[in-house]
Amino acid sequence: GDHWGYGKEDGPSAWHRHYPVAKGSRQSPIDIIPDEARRDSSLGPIFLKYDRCTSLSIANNGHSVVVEFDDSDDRSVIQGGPLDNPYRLKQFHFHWGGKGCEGSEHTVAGVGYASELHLVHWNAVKYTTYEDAATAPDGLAVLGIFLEQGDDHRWLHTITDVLYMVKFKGSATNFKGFNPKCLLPSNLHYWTYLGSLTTPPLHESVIWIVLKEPIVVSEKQLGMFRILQFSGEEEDQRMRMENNFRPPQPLKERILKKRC
Ligand SMILES: COc1ccc(N2C[C@H](O)c3cc(S(N)(=O)=O)sc3S2(=O)=O)cc1
Ligand SMILES: [Zn+2]
Repeated sequence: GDHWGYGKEDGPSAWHRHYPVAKGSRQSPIDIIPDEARRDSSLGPIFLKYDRCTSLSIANNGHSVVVEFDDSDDRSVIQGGPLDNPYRLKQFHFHWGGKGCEGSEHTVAGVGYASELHLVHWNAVKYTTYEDAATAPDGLAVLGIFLEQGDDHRWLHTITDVLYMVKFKGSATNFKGFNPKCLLPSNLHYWTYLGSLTTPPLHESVIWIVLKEPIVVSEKQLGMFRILQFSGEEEDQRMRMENNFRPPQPLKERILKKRC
């Protein structure tokens, strides 16, 4: 199994020991400073074509809860914006905090949100396999969506209602017919920059597209994520899955761009 986590001994500050790229030049997440983002006239709108029948399963991988998609063709893709061609949807997952604490990975002017949703896509035009794309500088495109605490989200219950079935690491269940379009905010204005995976192997292969407008979910719905465990059913140590986020990393020589 993986020898990394979010604890004191195996958490983000220790990842560089097994994954030296953790101290690389294009690591994610970052603190987004809106006033420093550069408007780029070459940046068009993003287009999301999410065909409902490509979702397959929902699983607990010991780090997050992940919904996997059938990425054998271009039914569900993101395109436009900073992307030169369509990128196929492979999975989405979440990062969140503890009760009442911040839990997003990207922050905005130093402020975090309660949680952050990542829709992971890969460049199937240039690369033949996901693994090849995941190690290429333009291989992945991750759409980041902030979750803000407030009223119940109308559709999130379709996910939170099944979390009890994937409570333990290594558990998975059917999750067909889910369209992630229902998790998008009304406005697709975004920031974009070149970054990395926010978990090991921390590959510097991600074109990040972070939406400015958060979606609103209730504390009750957020609390459902915390019934998940980092640990497997057989492990005696009950480790509640929470605070599974990496803190912001140095921007270094990168330019943050925006499409308002
Ligand atoms: C072989 O190389 C691999 C490349 C990637 C992965 N993945 C697992 C990672 O946890 C991970 C983290 C992502 S995040 N938080 O959106 O930046 S996306 C993602 S993943 O599903 O692509 C596994 C093997
Ligand atoms: Zn993520």
